[in-house]
Amino acid sequence: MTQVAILGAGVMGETLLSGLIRAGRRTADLMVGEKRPERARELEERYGVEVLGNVEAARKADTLALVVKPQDMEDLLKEIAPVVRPGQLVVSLAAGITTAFIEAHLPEGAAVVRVMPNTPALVDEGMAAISRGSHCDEEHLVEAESLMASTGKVIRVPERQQDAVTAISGSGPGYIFFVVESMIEAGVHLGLPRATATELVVQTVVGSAKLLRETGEHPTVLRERVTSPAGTTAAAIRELEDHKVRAAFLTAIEAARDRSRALAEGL
Ligand SMILES: NC(=O)C1=CN([C@@H]2O[C@H](COP(=O)(O)OP(=O)(O)OC[C@H]3O[C@@H](n4cnc5c(N)ncnc54)[C@H](O)[C@@H]3O)[C@@H](O)[C@H]2O)C=CC1
Ligand SMILES: O=C(O)[C@@H]1CCC=N1
Repeated sequence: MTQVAILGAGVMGETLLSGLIRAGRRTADLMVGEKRPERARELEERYGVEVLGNVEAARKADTLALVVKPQDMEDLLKEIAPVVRPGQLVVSLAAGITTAFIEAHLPEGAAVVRVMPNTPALVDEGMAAISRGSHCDEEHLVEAESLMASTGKVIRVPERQQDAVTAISGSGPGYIFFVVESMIEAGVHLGLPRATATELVVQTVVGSAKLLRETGEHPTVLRERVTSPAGTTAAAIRELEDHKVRAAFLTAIEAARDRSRALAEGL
């Protein structure tokens, strides 16, 4: 079985690690490189996985998953470059960082794949988009897909779309949680106990998401079905439109896309 090293085991690194284990990969085929010793110990205890230095892990593994922050990527690449082999699959999950940047720091021929995952991967409902670097063949892409499929859905996109993908599905859970927080707070303002408001909102979001996925209907159609003439939903949506919530989503998502581009420049 392919040996996978996860270098950088914070929120997303652990999400990938736990997903691979849930998907049936043996811990003997997995290893972790993590800078913070206390975090490394935590993961060793929680998953029984071996924690090694980055160089040793990169040497031992067939596939490397780079899951450090974009700002830490250059240092990590410089550290592992001496042991990375031509044809070795190097999957980066970092926002903004291009395959060209990674390739420029690694020996010629490293098979780089850029991935944008998201945190629902923790419950196997992740959405990941993958893009090939210049030395990837179909086999590399299939292996990267299989890595990410352990935590949810995977699609292939051209790399030029990755900043937009990051702004939509990478950061997307953050927007949904923001909406959820806002609705719970509104329920509390209307006098509902916080626990009641939370239960109502969470189930409403899960139910709405399931309805979207299972019916395949356009969200406008589903919204129209909720909106009775001169009813409560119409009254609420009029306020959302008056407060330009739709426009706010557009500018917010543009800001995330621009931030992803800036991360590529080390800003
Ligand atoms: N959190 C999220 O929702 C998503 C994160 N990402 C990407 O995943 C990457 C990691 O993000 P998070 O997990 O949220 O950050 P995090 O800060 O939780 O984890 C990063 C980990 O890398 C470790 N680290 C830093 N330098 C290292 C090095 N040289 N060697 C080994 N370990 C090192 C840190 O100690 C930390 O545990 C980022 O590039 C981010 O853009 C992508 C999609 C979603
Ligand atoms: O906020 C971030 O930069 C990372 C990338 C996408 C989601 N979280």
